[in-house]
Amino acid sequence: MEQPDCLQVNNLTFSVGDKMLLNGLSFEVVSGKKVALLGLNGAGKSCLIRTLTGEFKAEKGEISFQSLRPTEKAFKDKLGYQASGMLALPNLSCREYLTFCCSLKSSLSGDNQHHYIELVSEQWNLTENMDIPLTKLSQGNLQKLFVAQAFLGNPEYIILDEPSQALDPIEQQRFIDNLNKLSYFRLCLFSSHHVNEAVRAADSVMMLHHGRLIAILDLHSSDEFWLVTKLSEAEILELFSEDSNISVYPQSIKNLVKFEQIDIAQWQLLVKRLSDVDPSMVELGCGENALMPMFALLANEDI
Ligand SMILES: Nc1ncnc2c1ncn2[C@@H]1O[C@H](COP(=O)(O)OP(=O)(O)OP(=O)(O)O)[C@@H](O)[C@H]1O
Repeated sequence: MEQPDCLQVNNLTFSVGDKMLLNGLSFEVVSGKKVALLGLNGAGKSCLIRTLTGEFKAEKGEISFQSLRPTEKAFKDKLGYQASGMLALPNLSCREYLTFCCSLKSSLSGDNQHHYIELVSEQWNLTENMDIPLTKLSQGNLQKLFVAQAFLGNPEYIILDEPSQALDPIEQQRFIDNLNKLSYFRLCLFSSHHVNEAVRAADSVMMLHHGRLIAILDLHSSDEFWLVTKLSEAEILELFSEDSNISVYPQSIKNLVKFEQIDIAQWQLLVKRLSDVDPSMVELGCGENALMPMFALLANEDI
């Protein structure tokens, strides 16, 4: 039987003591897609990432990539992972560090090691640093090295925890460009605190809040905000009938509620009206300008 070419997560739950850090997360990401994981400080982004890579073991739920489980060796061979707060091994140069990283993967042995190391050092602008000891690197250059090692051997499943942390604007742009150059068969999930970076580098955004996945947003280039529901046209018209600022464009398959230049007040109205609606009936999509109001709402606990 053909393997599904995607990351599948079903009802993922993770607690430490009596504190639930991830609460019943379910989603699917198809290979070739890039997903930015956003949320306020402490939302659970790193916990989710560490669970998706197999570093944390979920107490409930399932994770699979191409039908492989995180505990399987074949899963780890497909994974390129940059953790947050990675430790620099003090006695190594960049080249030695990348060689060490290659040695951790059975698929990166012998002759191709050199090829892959040269490739990532060029891709991530590290060539001048290759013989410098890690302890003498600046924070940003060290970060580039940690991101670069995740790309060794062209893994099919890439997970990056705040990859652009400490990068200067040129290197941040390089990160965005490199992500956009990823080939169609790779899946990349990265966390970020930069809305503009997420919008430019990702195909969609996952929004976490208090360990819950509150929205999956497909990104597109305009600044409009839209919402697709499985509600009937009559239900939608009833929900939004009182507000003349909100245009409702019912479509044949799904119903599209479209806002031009949404502001916080409209967002609040939307959230309020949808509060009684089953979230699985609703998909949200937006451009960059719609994400900031969403953060503002989350910070004020209005959602
Ligand atoms: N090992 C742990 N033991 C107990 N609680 C933890 C542990 N790791 C994280 N937490 C808690 O889990 C919650 C989510 O933390 P996490 O680091 O995943 O957030 P985040 O979204 O990555 O935040 P930030 O944007 O600040 O990096 C926080 O309340 C944090 O205090």
